[in-house]
Amino acid sequence: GVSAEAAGENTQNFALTAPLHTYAEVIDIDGAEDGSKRTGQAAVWHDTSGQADLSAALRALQAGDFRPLPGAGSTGMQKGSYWSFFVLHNSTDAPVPLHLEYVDHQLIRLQAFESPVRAAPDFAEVANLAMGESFAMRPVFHNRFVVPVELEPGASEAFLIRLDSEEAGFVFPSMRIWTPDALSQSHTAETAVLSFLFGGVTLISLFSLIVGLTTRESSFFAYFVYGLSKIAAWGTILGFTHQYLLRDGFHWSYMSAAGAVSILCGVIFDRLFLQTRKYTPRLDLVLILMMVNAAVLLGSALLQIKALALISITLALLLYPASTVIAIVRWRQGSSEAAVFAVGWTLLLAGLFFQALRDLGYVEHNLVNYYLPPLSSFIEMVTIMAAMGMKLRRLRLQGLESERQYRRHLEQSKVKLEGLVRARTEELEKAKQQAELEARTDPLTGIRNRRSFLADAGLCIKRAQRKGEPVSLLMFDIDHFKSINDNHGHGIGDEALRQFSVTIQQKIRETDVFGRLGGEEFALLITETRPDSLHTAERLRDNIAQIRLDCPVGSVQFTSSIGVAHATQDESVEQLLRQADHALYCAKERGRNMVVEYTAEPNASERGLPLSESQHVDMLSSLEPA
Ligand SMILES: Nc1nc2c(ncn2[C@@H]2O[C@H](COP(=O)(O)OP(=O)(O)OP(=O)(O)O)[C@@H](O)[C@H]2O)c(=O)[nH]1
Repeated sequence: GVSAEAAGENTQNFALTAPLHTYAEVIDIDGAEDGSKRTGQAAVWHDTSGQADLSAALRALQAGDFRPLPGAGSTGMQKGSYWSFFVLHNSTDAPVPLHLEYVDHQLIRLQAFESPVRAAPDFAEVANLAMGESFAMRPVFHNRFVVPVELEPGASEAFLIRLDSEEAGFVFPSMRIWTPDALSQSHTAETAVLSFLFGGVTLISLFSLIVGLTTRESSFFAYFVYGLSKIAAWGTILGFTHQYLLRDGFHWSYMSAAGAVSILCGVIFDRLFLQTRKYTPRLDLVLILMMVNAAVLLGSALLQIKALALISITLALLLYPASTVIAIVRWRQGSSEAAVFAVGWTLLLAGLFFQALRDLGYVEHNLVNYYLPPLSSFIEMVTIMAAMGMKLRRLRLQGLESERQYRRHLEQSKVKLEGLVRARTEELEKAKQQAELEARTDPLTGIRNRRSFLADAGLCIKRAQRKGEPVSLLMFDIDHFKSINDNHGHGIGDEALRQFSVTIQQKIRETDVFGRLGGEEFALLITETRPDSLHTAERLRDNIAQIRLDCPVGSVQFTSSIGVAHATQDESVEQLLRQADHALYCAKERGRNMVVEYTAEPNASERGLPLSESQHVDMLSSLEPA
């Protein structure tokens, strides 16, 4: 073919000084290759330019530049390409088809040249595989680069493998040796394991989405997205996206971009779940830095700046332990689910740590540490789901507790309010009673005022008239009261009014109606017969005359004139008052300190005329003081 011709051109003037097999250890092929045998690490050449072709590589081989790879299998992060040289010897007597599988998925290009072991080697290109090429171009359906070769019975074949990571990257210059069937079985098994892991993460993500939808708890939505981003990242990084989804035009930058999105989603989830902005604002800045770095990684991937992408992914890995530290701080603050989160995140870290050890050449690249990062990522997913459950439980308990507190608070407020209402009602009732009392009583003497007297006396008269009982109304007016005020002061005048009221009240029955009509004028309604009422009036007049008021100049006495009227028919209280007032006026006229009874002159009544002063005197009969 074309490549064989090109290779022939490169090697036609080339002859090695020593037999080919002396440049590398010879690997014996027995036809039962199951991937446990590996090639290539005994003779490795670093082409720092990355431009060397086959003849340059052969010159380097001749010059003794192919050396055993130091360390456990990684070249570390270096520019350029690596050339690996090895010899396979078929010790069986049958032709053996082999699949040589590059151990890692992250390689930009792999070229393989083969030559029989002889004095004048004639290397021909047997494979030229590139990450950016359509997956359909691959000779073997596998997520990693696989070179199919066939060894004739007893033949020794030399191989030069060029491993190119372009600008920079980790190269593991080693090929696993398989029979085609063994590789196919292994690939099926690997795919099954990864499907299980991805399926698990998918279920957890969906579950998280459903919980998020039912609880409206934002961290569950973030976890859903984080889970999906993990599937996308690992599917892309491990080559499955290229193998099954983006078969044409896959690019290395997709790996970095998918990783960046996953890191970004992870950090966003961390921040929401651990509530760092609220509880650890300073450590939150570290998470923000991680987010910015993930954004830079995404940007450098999209812009295909590989060097920046590598720096950024390294920084991302270095910052990863920060989440564990923050989770522990949150746990110390009392968030128990943060402890479980810390465990989950540490498991992820453990996987990434092993990956770093492998990439940096401290441990050999093998299938176990190859799958450790996605496996630890899966376990992290499960563990953090448990932490999410704890958080949900805590939120529920918090909800119940706050509801309980709210109820208690409500109950307390209710009791307080009831007490307040009761007290206020009592106050109002008292105030009302007080107001009623005040409306009914005369403030100076504490007895009925005019309005109240009229009301009560009216009722009393009606009751008596219904029962046919006698009713008399006595009207009092203190004599020369003005002069008491004038001579002894208003205070003594008031005291006289009080003493007057007290004296009358003490001498009458409870059922009698007594009130102050105004000024020094009082009225008393009693249910007594005419003679009895006149007698009572006289007794009261006498009692009043006995009152002694103490004042600075000695004791003061006063008297009262009394007008008496009797209900004969259905008189109203006003009519009786008017009649008693007439009698009182008469008592004043006649010289005061006496009781005068009103007697209606039949003619006057018949005439229906108001009583004149002269008539008035005529129809009154007086009682002399006792
Ligand atoms: N201290 C005091 N004096 C009052 C009160 N109410 C009315 N007075 C006074 O009572 C006096 C009533 O006087 P007058 O109506 O002239 O009659 P009087 O001096 O009692 O003379 P006669 O009724 O004719 O015996 C007035 O000077 C009023 O100012 C009161 O509540 N307290």
